Amino acid sequence: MSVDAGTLAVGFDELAVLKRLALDGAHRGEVKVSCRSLGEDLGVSTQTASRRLQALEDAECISREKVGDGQFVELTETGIGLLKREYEDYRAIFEQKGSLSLAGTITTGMGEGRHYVTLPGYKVQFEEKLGYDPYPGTLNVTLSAASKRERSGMASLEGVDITAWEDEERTYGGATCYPAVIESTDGHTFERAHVIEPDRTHHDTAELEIIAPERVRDELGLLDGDEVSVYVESA
Ligand SMILES: Cc1cc2nc3c(=O)[nH]c(=O)nc-3n(C[C@H](O)[C@H](O)[C@H](O)COP(=O)(O)O)c2cc1C
Ligand SMILES: Nc1ccn([C@@H]2O[C@H](COP(=O)(O)OP(=O)(O)O)[C@@H](O)[C@H]2O)c(=O)n1
Ligand SMILES: [Mg+2]
Repeated sequence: MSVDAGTLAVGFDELAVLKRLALDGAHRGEVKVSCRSLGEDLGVSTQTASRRLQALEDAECISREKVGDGQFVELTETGIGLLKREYEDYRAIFEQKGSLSLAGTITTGMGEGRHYVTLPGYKVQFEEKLGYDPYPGTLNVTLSAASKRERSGMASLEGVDITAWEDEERTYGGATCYPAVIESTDGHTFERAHVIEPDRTHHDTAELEIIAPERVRDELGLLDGDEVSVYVESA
């Protein structure tokens, strides 16, 4: 198995070297490394340690400068990015069971949210199942790369089912709502919101849509590009 780093593949053996280097501080700046002590730390031969460093350099995960009795090694942005991906996975596994913490930026969407949210077939269900009449629209949040991946964890939370319905002209798809709290970077929170995942949507998984009884932009003073955290829970 391997993970992509740039054009070359970095295997889990190399990832272990990357982690070892970062534990020595190589993600913050140059550290002096010898292949022999690296090999001893990892339980492999000096030659194997040397080969793995070469693979990491080829994949542009580290930069290094050889000196007489060893080398100075530093993690690159690509290398740090690979470790962060691992970190996010472990966070998803061990932290905050039953809730998700997502991060992203406020964006303007296609202006369709308003139309759908106010349709009578949905409006009635929101009032009955969520306990409020939503502000007409959806607050769109473009998720960071890590949060886009973590978003799939929402499927394991308990959601409120909004069922499909139809009028004389067409059918409308169902949706799932999850209770959510939105926090702006100045620490203010909006508590009474829901992430809404329509079964049919024109957005990809990087786009999160939120409904609430109030206009959240006004409540939290949010403009396009502002960062927010969205804490999603089970219903
Ligand atoms: C409650 C609700 C129901 C929706 N139902 C449908 C649907 O039946 N068919 C469809 O193509 N899109 C549906 N959508 C998704 C919209 O087409 C669109 O992807 C999205 O909501 C646009 O949001 P934006 O204007 O904020 O960018 C629905 C959206 C919401 C909020
Ligand atoms: N609870 C809500 C719902 C929408 N909104 C905003 O209200 C406007 C109308 O929502 P919309 O979904 O029709 O429009 P876009 O998200 O496509 O821009 C947008 O500016 C949303 O960001 C909000 O601030 N709070
Ligand atoms: Mg919207």
